[in-house]
Amino acid sequence: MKELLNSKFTGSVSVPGDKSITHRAMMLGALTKGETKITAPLISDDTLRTLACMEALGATSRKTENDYIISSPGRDQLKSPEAQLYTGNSGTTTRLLTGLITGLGLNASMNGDSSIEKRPMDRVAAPLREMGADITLKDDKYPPIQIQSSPLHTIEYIMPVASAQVKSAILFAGLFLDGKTIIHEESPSRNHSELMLSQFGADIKTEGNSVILNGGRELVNSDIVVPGDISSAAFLMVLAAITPDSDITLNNVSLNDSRSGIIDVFEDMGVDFEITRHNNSGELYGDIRVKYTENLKPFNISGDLIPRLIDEIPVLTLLALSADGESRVDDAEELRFKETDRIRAVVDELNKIGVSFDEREDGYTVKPAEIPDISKISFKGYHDHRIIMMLIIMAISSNQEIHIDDPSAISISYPNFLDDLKSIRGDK
Ligand SMILES: O=C(O)C1=C[C@@H](OP(=O)(O)O)[C@@H](O)[C@H](O)C1
Ligand SMILES: C=C(OP(=O)(O)O)C(=O)O
Repeated sequence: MKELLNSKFTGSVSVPGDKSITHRAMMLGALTKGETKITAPLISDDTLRTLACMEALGATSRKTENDYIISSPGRDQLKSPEAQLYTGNSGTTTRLLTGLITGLGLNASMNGDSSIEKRPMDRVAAPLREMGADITLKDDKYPPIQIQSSPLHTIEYIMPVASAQVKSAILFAGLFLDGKTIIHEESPSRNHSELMLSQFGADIKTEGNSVILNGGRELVNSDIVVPGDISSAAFLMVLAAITPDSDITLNNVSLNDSRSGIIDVFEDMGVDFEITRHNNSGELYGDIRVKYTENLKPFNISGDLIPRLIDEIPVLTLLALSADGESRVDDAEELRFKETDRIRAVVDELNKIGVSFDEREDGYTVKPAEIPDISKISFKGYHDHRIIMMLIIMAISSNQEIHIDDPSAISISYPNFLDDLKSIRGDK
């Protein structure tokens, strides 16, 4: 990390492919007879877990220079896996596959790492059981998950939490059922499943905060081009905004409105940035240029904005340290159910550098702070990629090395993180 110190950050980077879109492309590609070409997917620990699970069901994959090709014998030929499926650290893999396997009428057992074993799965089991699924959980809440094939029917479901993983699991289970699966959300969550299902020929539409899937249609392959992941770009965007003399451009980043809440926050705080949108149908994307900005205003993040930037909240907290007043996060209790309790982790780690938080169940108020000498502090990463990368950005922006107990989890979503940082470093 030494080589990243005493730097400003300039130039352009193509951040890795969107994790949510890559998971879904691998799953729908495996479900649809023939070949699906996925261009510029994210290849990381989490998405490789999805790929391995789809192969265990009977799909195959091969890699070309830029693409992954998924081949499927068709959904009728997919089979119940012989061994337990291993979903690693990936909540998306675990929850979406629970819906998909239920919809396929297969039997499977599924488990992940020690973090997955603590993440609530009753939120997917409840609607799927309403559809007729036979699902068993540990303590009726956690993995391992056992799914036994059983007859299903469509449901109309009011989502108790804003979760694209739960919404997608229900949609995947309803895909081959005759009739309408209807889901109502209070705050819309990311809509990648809806967009991709539509691209694969499903009869699906969104009306206000409701999604209506008319099931039973055969899916047809469609090639997928994966834009850059705005959740990964967020780390570099924040770094550029708080590091003097920086000016970076992130190419071809997803600007899907259900994911781009960070742009709204940058605008409200007065960050110097500009966006060049590219014309396309389906998933929106464009280039994001961010420059170092003085005199940032504090942020207030709550309500419908939360699902649009849920994974970016840890790194946005760094931006709050540079603001000229107290910033607030409300309505973000979901952060407590991620790879680790991200409210706890942010508060505990930034408390170590003297940041003052007023912590609540669903968020916090945070005061601006200078980052002190951190050379004698030991930080914890909680095996959570978003916490680890936030801590690294905190260190680099203050020109210091950092001791994190175990930074290896970066490979869950952004294996080239340090190399991308090196590619935009410039001498002061
Ligand atoms: O559907 C997805 O791809 C995701 C949905 C979000 O989780 P929830 O569905 O739990 O909100 C997000 O935090 C996660 O990183 C990816
Ligand atoms: C919460 C995340 O992922 P998942 O739920 O798939 O583990 C994340 O990537 O921040």
